[in-house]
Amino acid sequence: MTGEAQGKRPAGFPSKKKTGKKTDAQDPVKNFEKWKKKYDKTKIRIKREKKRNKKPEWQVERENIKRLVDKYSEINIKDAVKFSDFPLSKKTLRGLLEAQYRQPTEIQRQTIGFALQGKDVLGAAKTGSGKTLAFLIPVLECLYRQQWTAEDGLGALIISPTRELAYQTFEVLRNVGKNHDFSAGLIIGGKDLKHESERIHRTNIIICTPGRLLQHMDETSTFHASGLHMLVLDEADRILDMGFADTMNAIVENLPKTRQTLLFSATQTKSVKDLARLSLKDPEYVWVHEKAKFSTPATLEQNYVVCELQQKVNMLFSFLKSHLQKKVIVFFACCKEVQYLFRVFCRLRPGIPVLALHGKQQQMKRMEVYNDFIRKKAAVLFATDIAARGLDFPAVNWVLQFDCPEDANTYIHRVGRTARYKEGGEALLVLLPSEEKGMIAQLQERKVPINKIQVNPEKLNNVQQKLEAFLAQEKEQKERAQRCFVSYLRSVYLMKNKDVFDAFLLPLEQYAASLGLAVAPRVRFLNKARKLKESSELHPGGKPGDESDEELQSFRAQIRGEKLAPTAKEGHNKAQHESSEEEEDDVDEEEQQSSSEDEEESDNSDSDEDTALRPAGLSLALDRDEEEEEDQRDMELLTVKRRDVFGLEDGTADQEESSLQNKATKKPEKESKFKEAKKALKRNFKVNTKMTFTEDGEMVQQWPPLQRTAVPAGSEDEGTSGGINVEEARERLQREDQEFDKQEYSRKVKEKHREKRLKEKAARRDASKRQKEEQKGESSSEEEEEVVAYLDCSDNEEEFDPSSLPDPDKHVDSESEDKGREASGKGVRKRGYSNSSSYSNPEEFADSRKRTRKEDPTGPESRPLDTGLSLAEDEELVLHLLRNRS
Ligand SMILES: Nc1ncnc2c1ncn2[C@@H]1O[C@H](COP(=O)(O)OP(=O)(O)OP(=O)(O)O)[C@@H](O)[C@H]1O
Repeated sequence: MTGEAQGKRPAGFPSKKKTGKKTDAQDPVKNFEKWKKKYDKTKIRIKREKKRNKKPEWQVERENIKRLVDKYSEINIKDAVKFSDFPLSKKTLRGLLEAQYRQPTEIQRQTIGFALQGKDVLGAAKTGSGKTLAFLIPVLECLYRQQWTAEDGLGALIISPTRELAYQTFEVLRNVGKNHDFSAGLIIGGKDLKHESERIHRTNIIICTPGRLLQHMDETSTFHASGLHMLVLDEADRILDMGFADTMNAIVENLPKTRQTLLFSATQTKSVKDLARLSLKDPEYVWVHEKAKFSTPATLEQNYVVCELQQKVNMLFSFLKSHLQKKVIVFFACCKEVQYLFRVFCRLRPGIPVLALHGKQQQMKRMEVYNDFIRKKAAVLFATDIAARGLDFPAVNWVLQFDCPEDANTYIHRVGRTARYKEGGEALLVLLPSEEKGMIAQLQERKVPINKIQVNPEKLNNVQQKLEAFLAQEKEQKERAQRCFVSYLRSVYLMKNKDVFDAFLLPLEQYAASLGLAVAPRVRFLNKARKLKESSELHPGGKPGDESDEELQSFRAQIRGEKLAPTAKEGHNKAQHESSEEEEDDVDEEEQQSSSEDEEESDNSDSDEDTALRPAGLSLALDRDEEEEEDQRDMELLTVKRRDVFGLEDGTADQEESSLQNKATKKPEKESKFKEAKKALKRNFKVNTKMTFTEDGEMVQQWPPLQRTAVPAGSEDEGTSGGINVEEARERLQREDQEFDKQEYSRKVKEKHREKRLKEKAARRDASKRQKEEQKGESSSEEEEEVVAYLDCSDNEEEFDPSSLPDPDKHVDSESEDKGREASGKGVRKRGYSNSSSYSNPEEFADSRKRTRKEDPTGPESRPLDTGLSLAEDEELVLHLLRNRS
């Protein structure tokens, strides 16, 4: 305590002894005020001095960081019960608390310490054990330590194998890191590349898929990764496997060697080769559940059933029927299977919402489905393996593997979509009898506890007839079923593990029937493969690498579509195709168009990875080509088993193939036209149809005009005779064409007459009106002009005499003179366009008619047939005819 505080008078106060007249100095009030002033001044001065001496925020921050870093060496994971037991920044701790994360999971506990100390880490733990935070926390702390700002650019890179997983990680980062000032970006395919390019150089944490990242590395000049501090590979084993090998190598080349690298997965790789590729420095292996009895969560109950291929659809339907209040994910082998069965199940109405997620969907659709499934309490998601890894769908009760997974790792990732973070879950694996032994052995080896259960045959609902009915109603559905059939066989055929997968053992006819198909599509690649296999068995002495073996390998590569990607980046594509068809779909195709008939999906999918490999301008064209080629491949595979229907073949499939090849080389022009037509068809123009009823109640299609059989069919019957007589069919077609042209000609003449009559009537009406107006003496010059203009048009109409149209009889005669020119004759007809509807005013119309006449000095015979339709209508007519013929 000071003297003043003990009661001493403040300086300036008069002493008691000095009495007499009170001066100003003696006035206690004044004195106090004086003192107060002085006191306040001193206070302010001290405050100012304190302020002047106060450290800047950055300095305080730096001291905090230093304090935290000093504690890194003292981290004791055994004592770390709460996140606050780790030397983490206040901002991170607050973020964790706000997101309701209080205690670290085992993998987080064991890895955060190493990662904070700057070590490279290989972390592996069961699915749903919290690996995401195990790398996000060190990422945040790393940049915080560096006091990273937007100007510093890229500081941490997190690579995920799928867009969905990247999106999910991004969301967790946004949640946990919201108190930090770093910028974070989600760089995945299917998003606006330009928008990304404009921001990427100011992004501190990038979460991406490999292809899209490489694309930015190649194309975005402002983007560089030279300042990168931390690289994270989520689902590292998947990213490092063959599918992404080339892309990853190219990415790693662009990264600084001094970075810290973290690898996480539920099924960890320890491959020295892989680690060398990433140039890891003395990595710490953290395998949390290495000594665990089982490699899947303890809360997960796992069973399998053995089911014949032809019973699988029935089984799935029956399963869903009995789990209407559950959230179920069903995994399939390929996109086309998901596409077909999703539609079919929607129509079957099992009583539970059905969703589909696969790589052929547009990115927006994928996101929508993902969020939709998260929101729903009960639903079934039909998915390919794009949903198998890392996705954290809450409260999934069941994972049903409709098709056998590629290997035990894929199995573990798939079932990991349920029983996440202390929750319970159930998994059911459906195996074919031929798959049981091999797959179960693999699972046992990987410490997966799985039991066999039986399907009660009495409880099975048979939906085959319903499927048949659907297919009978819709041609497109039938094509989807065929594609599903072929795709599934292809996926089985391409599986590496031949102990489990044998495409030759599959009951094709029965399987086709179970999909609702009356006839099994002929799978040519399987036939060819069988022959190759047989020939290699005939020469058992052959070693691997022998001619037949090589032939088989190259054939496999062909089926995978490797020949379709002979670009500079072929390695990547090649590798992609080596994985399942889904991944091929997921990562190799660019979304460009959506099916108008079903907006839920596009027949292509955007692929960041793929886009990454192409110059931007080229991507569209290449995508279309690829898509076409894939379709062509499918067309080749998809030959319905109706041999010799056209009486054109007489031998084996091989002969047929060679003849087709010959055709292909001889008539490239025709093929390209076919391609063009296919392209146009793909755009899915919808022709409006107009139906009318005759007096007899018969329904007649008015538009698009149907080319009905005007000529009665001969005695031969396509179905019963086993083939069409091509010559006769051609003649009949010609006769039909003649008839059609005649009808069209007379229709047009009638129409023109009618128009003429109407115009005359209108002119008469106008004339009488004019007369009346003249009588009134009030006609304006403007109105006169109008009349003149109208009459002009009328004159021109006179010029457009239907008789100027080619006489179909003559036209046909000339055609019949030269039967061989049938095709060109059709071409002439197709090229005829009407001008009548494409002009906005009559003068323009008249001029154009004049021009046409001047430009066309030839006679009516050689002039193209005017169908009287607009260009677009004409195009539709051609498409329609094409469609009818196909
Ligand atoms: N410390 C924690 N406390 C509470 N919940 C947590 C914690 N860490 C993670 N979780 C929750 O556990 C669930 C699974 O986490 P996460 O997705 O990171 O698992 P994972 O190991 O990456 O799974 P997968 O191998 O399938 O990718 C998430 O719902 C997450 O919110």
